[in-house]
Amino acid sequence: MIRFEGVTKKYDDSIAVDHLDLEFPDGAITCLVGPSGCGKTTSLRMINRMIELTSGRVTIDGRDIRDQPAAKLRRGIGYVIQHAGLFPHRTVVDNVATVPLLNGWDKRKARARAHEVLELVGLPGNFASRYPAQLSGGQQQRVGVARALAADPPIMLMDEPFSAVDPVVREQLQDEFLKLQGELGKTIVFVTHDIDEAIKLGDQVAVMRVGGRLAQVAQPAALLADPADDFVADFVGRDRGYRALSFADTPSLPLASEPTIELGASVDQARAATSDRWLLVVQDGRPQGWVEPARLTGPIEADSLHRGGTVARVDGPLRASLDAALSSPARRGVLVDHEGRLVGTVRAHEVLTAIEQTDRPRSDDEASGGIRLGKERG
Ligand SMILES: Nc1ncnc2c1ncn2[C@@H]1O[C@H](COP(=O)(O)OP(=O)(O)OP(=O)(O)O)[C@@H](O)[C@H]1O
Repeated sequence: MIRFEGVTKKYDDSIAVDHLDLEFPDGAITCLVGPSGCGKTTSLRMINRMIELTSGRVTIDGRDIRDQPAAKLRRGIGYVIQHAGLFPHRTVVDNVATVPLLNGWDKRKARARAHEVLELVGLPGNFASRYPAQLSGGQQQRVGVARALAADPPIMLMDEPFSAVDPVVREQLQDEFLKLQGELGKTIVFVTHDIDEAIKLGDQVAVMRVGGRLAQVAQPAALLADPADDFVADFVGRDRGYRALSFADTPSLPLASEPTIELGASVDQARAATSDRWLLVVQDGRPQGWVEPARLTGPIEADSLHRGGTVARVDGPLRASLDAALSSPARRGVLVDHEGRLVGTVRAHEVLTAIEQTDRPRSDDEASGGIRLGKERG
C-alpha cells in the first residue's frame, strides 16, 4: 500500500500539491485525474522520488520512501510515460532488458526476460530486433509497458501512457492493459487527464483540482452517481447518468425472439423469413448484420450486410444494451450470449424501463467496507 500523508510540494512561488492525503491499495489501479496543472504528474513522481516532496510523508508498506536510496527505491517501481521514452538507438529487446541489466542480471537472462514480457504485451519475437522508430505509436507504448514490467516491480507508475495514440489504438491498449493487470495484480498509479479513461481503468479514481488539492476519491460508479461538489460534477460531465450505466448489470430484459436468416440464403428465403423491413443475418447462430429483404438482388453475402449496430452481451451492462438498441437500423438491439450467439432482441424503451427500475449505484461503498477490488468492468 502506498500512502500519502499531508504531502505538499512547493515551488518558489507556487504550490503544486497541497496537503494530499491518499491511499493507493495493493493490487489495484488508482487513477489520478484532473485538469492540466492540478499536480497529477508531480504527485506521481514524488512516489519514486524523481521529485522530492516539501513536507508530509509518503510510505510504501509503512516504510517512508526517504529511508532508502532513491536508486534502490526505483528498482521496485516500474515507470511508463507518454511517448514511451524508449532509447532510439537500442533495439526493442535491449530497451526492455535495460532494468534487469541494471539490477545486475547477466545479459542472457535479461534478454530472455525481455522476450517473455514482450510476449505478454502482445509483441511476438520478430519485433525484438527492431528499433523504436520502426514501430507504430501503439507498439512503442507496449514496449514502454514491457520495459516497466521487465523487473517485475510490485508498483507501476504510469503517466498518461496511452494519450499520444489515436482513440482506436488507445482503447485497444486500455483493454489489453486491463487484461494484463487481471493476471499480474500490480499496484498501479495511473495519471490521465481523460475522465473516461480514469473511469474505465480505475478501481478507484482520485479527482484533483488546480492548486494540487484532492477534490474526491471514490470508485468510478460512486463518482458518477454522487460527485462531491460542482467541480467534480462538471469534470465527470453532464452525461454521467448515461455513463454510470456501464456499472449497472442488465436485469432481465423482456427479450423478443428475432426472425433470422443464414448468411448465403437466397432472396426468396429472405423475403419469406419476415414481413418486417429488416432481417437479421446469422452464421452458426452468431449475428452478422442486418439486410433489407426488399432490396436484395442476390443471395445474402457478407458485403450486402448493413453492419451498423452494436451487439450487447445479455449479461453485460445496461449501457451496452441501450447502445445496441439505439444503434440498430431495425431499432431492435441484438443481445448475445458469452459465445456471441443470438439470444434475442430488445427495444430502447424496454431498456429505459429496466433502467428506471434499477437501483442507482451506491455512493457509500468506501464507508461500508473499503474499496472493492476486481470489480466487473463494463
Ligand atoms: N519545476 C517546476 N517549477 C515550478 N513549477 C512547477 C514545476 N513543475 C511543475 N510546476 C507547476 O506545478 C503545477 C503542477 O504541475 P504538474 O505537472 O504536476 O500538473 P499536471 O496535473 O500533471 O498537469 P498536466 O496534465 O498539464 O501534465 C503546475 O502549476 C506547474 O506549472
